[in-house]
Amino acid sequence: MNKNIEALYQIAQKETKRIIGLMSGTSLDGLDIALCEISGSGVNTNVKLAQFKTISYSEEIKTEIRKVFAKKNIDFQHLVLLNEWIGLLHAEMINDALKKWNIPASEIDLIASHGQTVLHAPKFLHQQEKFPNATLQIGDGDHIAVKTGIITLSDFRQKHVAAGGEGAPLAVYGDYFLFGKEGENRIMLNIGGIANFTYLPSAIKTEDTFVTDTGTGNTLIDLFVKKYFLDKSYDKDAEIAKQGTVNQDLLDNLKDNSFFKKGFPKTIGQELFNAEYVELALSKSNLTNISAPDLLATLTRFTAETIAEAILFAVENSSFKIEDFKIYLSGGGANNPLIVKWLKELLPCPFFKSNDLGINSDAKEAILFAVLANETVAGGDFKFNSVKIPSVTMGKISFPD
Ligand SMILES: Nc1ncnc2c1ncn2[C@@H]1O[C@H](COP(=O)(O)OP(=O)(O)OP(=O)(O)O)[C@@H](O)[C@H]1O
Ligand SMILES: CC(=O)N[C@H]1[C@@H]2OC[C@@H](O2)[C@@H](O)[C@@H]1O[C@H](C)C(=O)O
Repeated sequence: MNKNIEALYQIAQKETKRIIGLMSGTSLDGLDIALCEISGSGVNTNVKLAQFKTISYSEEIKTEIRKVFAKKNIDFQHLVLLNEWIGLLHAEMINDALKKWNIPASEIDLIASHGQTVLHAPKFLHQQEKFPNATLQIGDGDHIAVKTGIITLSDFRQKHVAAGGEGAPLAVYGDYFLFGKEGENRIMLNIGGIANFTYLPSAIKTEDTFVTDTGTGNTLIDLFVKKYFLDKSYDKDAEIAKQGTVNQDLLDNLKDNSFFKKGFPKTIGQELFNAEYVELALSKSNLTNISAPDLLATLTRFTAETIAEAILFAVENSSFKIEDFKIYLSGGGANNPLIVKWLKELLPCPFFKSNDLGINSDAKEAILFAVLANETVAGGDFKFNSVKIPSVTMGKISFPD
């Protein structure tokens, strides 16, 4: 037997596995590295976050990724070079983190790498009948395995697409396993570059559970902060937006897109929510000279309203009322006080952070990929009784030699 298969077989039988989950999100802010100790699988999964670190991307890395990110026309060679380079960079970042934590690579069982999304193209966006839903994450797993010496699972989204999904959001797998609770109606709301939520009604029957993107999270806010303020990359504590006034006409035009009328589950990315999207809404509103604070207030309101409307739509189509739910926030947008204030006004129910359930909200997405790798290697028995959630294990396996 190949010794790597033997090693994997041994890992699969360990009661507790040490799995490093990696996530580099669509905000392009850096790589989240979550060292998890995982036991059990499916609804019996237990996760302890042993270490967590975000390694910020340098301006150089951001610039290289932006050359291809969410763009239809790119330099093809650059994409190929990036695939290898990001794999190598992520491996170096893991090696550095392990050194800082004083943990030898031999003590890590698996790496679960999301990679960098460069294009997300569900059918709704590409609209070419003969082609399926499509999504591409780069940062090759073989490079990570070879450079770290650790068995690596990567490219998780393709199996979801192969099984009929859009490749995202995958959050429901972790949310259901870790946070599904009999007797409590929960909504796990993640506000990253794109916002999404997992709907976990109290009966936690899998046929009632689903996950969906709602639209832009921080993407458009970040984009226009960078455009107007060269020294800022985001609207810290909504300081700029708080000084502005929401422009109702612009808000209406921003919300005028068929994505918002589409049923659940649905996914989206910066391929739609980008500078041109906002420019078009500005021109429809005949706004040539809107102030930065007014624009940011309106974009912030756009995020809050589209999240709230999606959640209310989900709840209204059930036997529950919004007051029956608890919302658990995660993602960088959970730190934006204006988004949170408006969400609380629009959704009259108690709000918490995923930290209140024992999971560091910044680490939640990286933990998700560790949980998915655990399922592939040591679980896979649990079946969701819903066409909205493909019951498949995900991730391709790379050996170090
Ligand atoms: N104090 C704060 N005030 C306002 N916004 C904040 C604050 N802290 C973080 N953010 C926002 O959160 C963003 C980062 O979010 P996050 O790390 O969840 O994104 P991501 O993981 O790349 O996204 P995705 O889940 O879409 O892949 C920042 O760019 C910023 O817009
Ligand atoms: C294609 C892609 O990378 N999608 C991300 C992105 O970031 C947030 C939202 O859009 C979500 O759909 C997804 O990530 C999380 C981890 C998910 O799959 O649940």
